[in-house]
Amino acid sequence: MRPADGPAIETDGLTKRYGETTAVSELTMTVDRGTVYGFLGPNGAGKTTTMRMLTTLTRPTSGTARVAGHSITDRESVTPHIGYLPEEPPVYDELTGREQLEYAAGLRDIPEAEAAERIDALLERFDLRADAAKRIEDYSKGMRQKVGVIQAVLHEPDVAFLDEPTSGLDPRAARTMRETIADLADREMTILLSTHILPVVDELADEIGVIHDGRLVAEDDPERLKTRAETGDTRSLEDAFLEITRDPTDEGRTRERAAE
Ligand SMILES: Nc1ncnc2c1ncn2[C@@H]1O[C@H](COP(=O)(O)OP(=O)(O)OP(=O)(O)O)[C@@H](O)[C@H]1O
Repeated sequence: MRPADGPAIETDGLTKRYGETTAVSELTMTVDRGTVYGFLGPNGAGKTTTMRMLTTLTRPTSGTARVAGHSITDRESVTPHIGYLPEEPPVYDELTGREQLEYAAGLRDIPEAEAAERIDALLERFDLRADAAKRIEDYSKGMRQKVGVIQAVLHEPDVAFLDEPTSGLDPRAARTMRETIADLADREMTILLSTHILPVVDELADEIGVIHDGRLVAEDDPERLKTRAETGDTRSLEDAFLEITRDPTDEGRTRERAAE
């Protein structure tokens, strides 16, 4: 069954604790279908933990979430609809790039001829075709990253979770990645995009959520997030991010800098 027309991602009070640490606290958010949602936050804010819960890899301590219309407690129903690029792409060193992608296509039950066509097109797009017969152990970080993202979207999932997709990529490959993400969104794929490279989010995201200490502290479209509530002036996304995620103890330092 094609999931009903609800949001692509919907969470309600999603919480994950590891002992004393609350990695994600009462996260309630909605991501509309076919949109790119920029998921921002400082190191340790809870982004990866959220993605791991939404991709059914980690169970929440409390709260609920639905992805592509299915509860994340129903792993078998959710997984066919999602793709995940974790921080470290899950690839086998002993396989060639093409074998890795064929293996991923097999796990996803993509018919062979269709898989070959999609793999060729994506290898070509990411300028990886000439290296497709080399073993992944001989790949650079960027080449591994390319294989990781191709296998995350090969089965054309409804929702793709991409953790730092431009990590390790040279400027040309990073541009290809951005164009690919924009294309996928045009084809109604929903993308939860986590990255520290703010211009990428600025360019691609329809909506941005900022998570800090496990809590969603801001959520808006990029233009509104950049507009100062007090003055109506526009600031950069970086300025907005730093202000939103500033610890109160930093306040004195920030004021000192402003006075310089
Ligand atoms: N398996 C785990 N066991 C214990 N604590 C964990 C575990 N995974 C994450 N944490 C803690 O949960 C918090 C959130 O971590 P998480 O990896 O989700 O952050 P992040 O926003 O993805 O950070 P980064 O930008 O650095 O990747 C951190 O305090 C982290 O130490």
